[in-house]
This record gives sequence, structure tokens and C-alpha cells, in this order.
Amino acid sequence: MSQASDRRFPLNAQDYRLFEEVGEGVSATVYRALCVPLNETVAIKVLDLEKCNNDLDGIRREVQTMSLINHPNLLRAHCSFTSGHNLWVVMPYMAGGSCLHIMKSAFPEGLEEPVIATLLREVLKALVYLHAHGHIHRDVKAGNILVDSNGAVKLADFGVSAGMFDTGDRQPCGRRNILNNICMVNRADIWSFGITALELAHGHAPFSKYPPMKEYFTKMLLVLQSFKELVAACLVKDPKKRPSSEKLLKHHFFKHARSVDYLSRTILEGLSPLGDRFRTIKVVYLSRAMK
Ligand SMILES: Nc1ncnc2c1ncn2[C@@H]1O[C@H](COP(=O)(O)OP(=O)(O)OP(=O)(O)O)[C@@H](O)[C@H]1O
Repeated sequence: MSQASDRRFPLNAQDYRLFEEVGEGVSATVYRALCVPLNETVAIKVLDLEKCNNDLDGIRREVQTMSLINHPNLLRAHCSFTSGHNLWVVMPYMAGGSCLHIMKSAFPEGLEEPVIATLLREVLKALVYLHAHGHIHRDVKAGNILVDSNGAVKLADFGVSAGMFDTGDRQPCGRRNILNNICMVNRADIWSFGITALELAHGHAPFSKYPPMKEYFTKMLLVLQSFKELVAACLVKDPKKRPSSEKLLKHHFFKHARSVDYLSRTILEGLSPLGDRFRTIKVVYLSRAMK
């Protein structure tokens, strides 16, 4: 179907050995795997096309765009192909897993500010790139922020099953309208970015769509003023009044950010392998669901 990197990843399921499950989404299961001819560990997202609401062409287009995207903070697919009624998306393996999994396993009360600042700065770099290229992510959340074993951070899941680059109604009239429209749509990512900041600080997302900011922050006694300001700027109701991703990247909260190897020393140290963590989280989730 498509091939994205210099090394030639095979487009054949037989060339990959699937190991344990490391993640699960609405329509996909993610496995750690080995690309046998290249002897390289990868992650493979297996989408059941029969369960997907989107049409096959739409998914193909989106996966293709995912392979064309090129930024160190965006998870780029090595290649993708169909196998039976499944679509296989072969990606770099992010051994730390998602920030949501990391928090569930080791930081249920949320992460420290320098960690949050470092993670969010990396995510913002990805958003600046996407927005500058006329794309939106639409699903910024802790579950889609992945960390590799060195602490490198990549924003994942361009809504392969959710219509990634559909920017909504395209207005036929006037450049101004189009620019306005793009700006409004991009600012939806800024709102989600603000919610994600709260999610990282608390260990879970706010329960309502409109977070009760005051109550939320009074619980976080030691929270930095600059963090409050960053979140407040993102969660302005009027999308036009929210800052762009580029402007947000210059926010003084990011003075607290460190280099990414700080992440591997702080949040990844002592964690068990991703597959084990995923299994534990799944067991806890299933036993809660059965109560
Ligand atoms: N490259 C990867 N390396 C390691 N883990 C991954 C990788 N890609 C995804 N995962 C894990 O799998 C989980 C599910 O993946 P993903 O979000 O892409 O599926 P999805 O079906 O699109 O999910 P949803 O629609 O619910 O957001 C992620 O939250 C993450 O924990």
C-alpha cells in the first residue's frame, strides 16, 4: 500500500512476527512486533476494516498522509498494507508507551511540572508543524502522547479511523473565510491541548467538557502560576481568542521544560515492560467493568 522510509519495510504480514499486545483503541489493537528481514522491533496497529465506519478509500488516504508527515515529534508510519480484512500500520515501537499508560502504572496523581512542561513542549512542536502544513490532529490527549525508551516524545494517532484531515466545510468564497476557517479548526487542537495539560497534572482528564477551573486548581496547591495561565489561555471558549500553537510554544511555562533524556530518567525509570503494564491495566479495567 504505502512505504515511507529509506529502509524498505516489507509489505507482507509473513515478514513480521507479532508479539504481545501493547495497546488497544476503539477499532484497533497494537502489538509489539519484529520486522524479520530488517531485524527491527516495531509496533503494528491492526485495524479491523469490517469494524471501521470509514470507507476504505478514506482510511487509505489518511494512512498515506500519515506516512508523508515528517517531524521528529510526530509518529510516522513505516508502511501500511492490508492483510485479509485487516489494515496493518507498521510504526516505530515507542517502548515507554503512552503518557496515559505511564500515569496509570506509576503516577496516578499526575506528573511533576518539569515533566509536564517537557512533554507539552514536544507536543506543541508537533502541533506547530501540523498547523503550519494545514492539518489538524483532532485527538490530542495523554493516550496519544507516546514516549520511546530514550524519552523522545511523539504525538500519535492521526485519527486513522476518525477522519484526520477533514477540516470540515470548505467555504467556496474568499481567502479570508478560508483562513478564518482553518484558524478556528486549528484552535480546536489548542482546547484539547489545555485539557491534556490538566490530564497530565491530575492523572486523568477533567470529567466535564467545560472544566470547573477554580475547583480544579484549588486542589493543586503547589501548581505554578505559569501553568494556570497556560491552561487558561487554551480553555477560552471563543476559539478565535485562543493562542496559536506557535505563540503558545513561547509561553513562559516552558522555561520549566528540560531535555527529553530527563523524561527517561524520571518517568520511565523502574517501569516494567510495556506489554506487562498494558496487561495489568487491562485486567484492572475489566475487573472494574464487571463490578
Ligand atoms: N507505536 C507505538 N508504540 C507503542 N505503543 C503504541 C504505539 N502506537 C499505539 N500504541 C498504544 O496503543 C494504544 C492505542 O493506539 P491508537 O490510539 O493508535 O488506537 P486507536 O484505535 O486509534 O485509539 P483511539 O481511537 O481510542 O484513540 C495507544 O494509546 C498506545 O498506548
